[in-house]
Amino acid sequence: MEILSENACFGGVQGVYSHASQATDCQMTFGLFLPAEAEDGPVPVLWYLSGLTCTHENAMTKAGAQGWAAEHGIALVFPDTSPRGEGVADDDAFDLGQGAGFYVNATQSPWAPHFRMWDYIAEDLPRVLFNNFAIDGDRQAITGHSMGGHGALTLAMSLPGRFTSVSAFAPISNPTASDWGRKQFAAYLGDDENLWAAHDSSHLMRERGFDGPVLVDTGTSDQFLDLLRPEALAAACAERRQQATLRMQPGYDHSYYFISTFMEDHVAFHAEALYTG
Ligand SMILES: N[C@@H](CCC(=O)N[C@@H](CS)C(=O)NCC(=O)O)C(=O)O
Repeated sequence: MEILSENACFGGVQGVYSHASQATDCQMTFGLFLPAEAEDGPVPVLWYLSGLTCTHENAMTKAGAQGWAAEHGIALVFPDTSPRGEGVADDDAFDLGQGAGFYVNATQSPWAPHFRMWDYIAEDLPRVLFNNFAIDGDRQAITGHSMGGHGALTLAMSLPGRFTSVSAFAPISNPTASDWGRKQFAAYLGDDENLWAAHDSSHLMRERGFDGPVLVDTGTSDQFLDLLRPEALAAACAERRQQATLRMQPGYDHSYYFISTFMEDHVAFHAEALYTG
């Protein structure tokens, strides 16, 4: 693991690190905020999965999460959204290929060799974090934005017991019925739509739900609302009778102004679960 930068931040350290990933078979970069408490022992961690076009950097610099995380003594991890590099497949469209890994393990050409973001988030990066930093693997929570909200919800429901709580900002909630989903699942997973359901949070909510609290915020002025389909997740939560707070925030769009506005709520929501759950 290589240290790319470390900056003092709210009494802790905001670092950027690079490592050779087994899952994606390429060099991966991630951001990690460690609060001051990490000097004394392992701290809980909140994962933040980013959306389309993002690297590890967008949320790290624009979500305003570190101050709230410092207040609660929680670490934040900001992974990249796809494998990267010259030898890695890509597409001209912003919503496929590099910057658009969709948190799945691709099985199709030309994506299969590197696009294994599910394994990267579920197995590879946790190993790197727990081996190198004072992070408590028994106290993990997860959030994300848009494509990353989709990733957070699907990972949380598919790995029962891993995360105490899950939240999302404007998640892609029903990708099997959206152009943000169908295009990528066809490319990464192939044409058999039966294989796509495991990566649809509305479907997973209906089938198994989440054993813990769920918080989702979406803006009523989100320019991608028709692609996000928050109503599908709401219907699934109701059907499941899932413990959940699903909010439509009036006037907010899809941007980091929206995310940073509600970040305090999301960090406090996870802190409560991490410390009492
Ligand atoms: N570039 C796309 C939109 C991509 C987009 O909005 N990405 C969101 C996540 S889905 C984001 O976080 N962008 C980076 C940023 O705002 O820093 C378009 O114009 O249609």
